[in-house]
Amino acid sequence: MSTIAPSFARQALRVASRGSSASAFSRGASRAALTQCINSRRSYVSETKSANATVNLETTIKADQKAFLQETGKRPEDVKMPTTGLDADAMMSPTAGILHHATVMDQGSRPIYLDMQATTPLDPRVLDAMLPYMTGLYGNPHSRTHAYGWESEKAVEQARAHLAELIGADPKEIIFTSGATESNNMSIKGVARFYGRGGKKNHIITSQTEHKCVLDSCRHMQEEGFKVTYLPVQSNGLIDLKQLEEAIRPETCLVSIMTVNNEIGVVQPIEEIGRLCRSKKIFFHTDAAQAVGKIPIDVNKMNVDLMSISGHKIYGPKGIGACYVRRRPRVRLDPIITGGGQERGLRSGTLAPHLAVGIGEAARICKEDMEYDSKRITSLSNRLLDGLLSMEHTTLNGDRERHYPGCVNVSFAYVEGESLLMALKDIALSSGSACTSASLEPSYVLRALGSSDESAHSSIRFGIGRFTTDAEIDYVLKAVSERVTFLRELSPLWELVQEGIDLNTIEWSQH
Ligand SMILES: Cc1ncc(COP(=O)(O)O)c(C=O)c1O
Ligand code: FES
Repeated sequence: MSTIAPSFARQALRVASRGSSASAFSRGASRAALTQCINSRRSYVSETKSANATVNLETTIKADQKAFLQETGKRPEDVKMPTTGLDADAMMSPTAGILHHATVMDQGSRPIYLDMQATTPLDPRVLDAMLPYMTGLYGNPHSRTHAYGWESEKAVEQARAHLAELIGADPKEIIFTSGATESNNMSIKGVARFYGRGGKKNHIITSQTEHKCVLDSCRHMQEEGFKVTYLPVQSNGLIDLKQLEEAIRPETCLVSIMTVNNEIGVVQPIEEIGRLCRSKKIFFHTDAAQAVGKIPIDVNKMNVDLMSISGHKIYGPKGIGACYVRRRPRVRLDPIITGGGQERGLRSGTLAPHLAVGIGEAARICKEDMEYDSKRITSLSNRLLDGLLSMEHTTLNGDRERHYPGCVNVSFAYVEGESLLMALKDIALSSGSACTSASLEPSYVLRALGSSDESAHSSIRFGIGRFTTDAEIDYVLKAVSERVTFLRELSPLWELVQEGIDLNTIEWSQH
């Protein structure tokens, strides 16, 4: 019979290190909230209560509750806590049904998940909010003639308000889309086509380290006759504001610079860019897929006119995102998808209420938990980074200060990144963006920072998130250090370095 770690709720969400040595779980704010989620499923659980269970959940929750309050300094009345006497085995049984749908507990042992930039796990609280809209509340939110429509519409509007609140916008300025890719396409092509008519405002400025969907949207506009400036970045990954100012022309209609880079986590000076664009009366779009919900964002303070948001990067569902489109001063767009005129005519098509509710709830939780999550992620990140950098010949890619801590990109000299990924099969990692992870090309982002091919090839991105634990970081540090050492020992280059030979002085024979 199994007993259960105190942080059962976090464990319930675990998609990672089952069966590995990283199976102790740290305490965290999310756990308390997750227990709420579990509480809400109590009636479901009671049907599946296991006869064998020994651990009383009440005791477990109380211990968790106490630790949570101590850690956060919150008062008990500020936090809703479950008070059930359900047993733990019933809670955790993968087959009995409890939390079955919120977890992958029956999938066997899986790698530790440290690829949070590619996607994040769905927060069980989000799933709870979504479920009714996939079952009984199935109305079309655009149906105006009956209650089915109204109830869906109400939920969609509440979700819109949550998103707006997270970024300091008005709900009317939030347009639901299928994800950040669509929001980026919609913003860049939409503004360019609307204002570029007649060829007067036919210039766009972006940067070389943008996500592929921004770069590709710009390329597309080049084919339609637009001119595009792809600003270089400095070796720390940040754009140079002076260069941006110099790149502005009378024909410039749009500047598109991302907030947080998905490969190296650097945070661009959005407020300064916004101020500059506003002073020149140029629209400013930012791809904030990796920033919203993780760092404080205020579209008004930052003078952002358009912003792309993605659901699955903030512990919400995949297949939904949003685009913030400023109303004052008004930004006009040529819509990409036309039809029924939904979403202020900017994005036709029936909304998916369950997805909208999902991204809305995810946004609400992000706002509520941001301070706590950010503290935890920063401390995990510092520990990881200090540990990695204490190994010889490792370097951080990107700026350490202007940096979102949940994204740690490190180069391990004399180790081939792909080999290291293979050697670290028990950890889900990536050497860069998910959409290019199949190619063995060195990252264009790292190349833009001036990294050599070798250095770019030897880099790994560690993505830390809301549910990452201390034990996982310990495990990862140990595993990385062991396997980097192992791979270096196989490398003839490493042998030369150990002998004190400067590799730059070697003349390699050409083939
Ligand atoms: C910076 C950035 N922009 C855009 C996207 C695309 O987002 P979505 O998957 O929602 O289309 C991603 C996701 O990989 C991203 O990291
Ligand atoms: S779509 Fe996410 S990294 Fe490319």
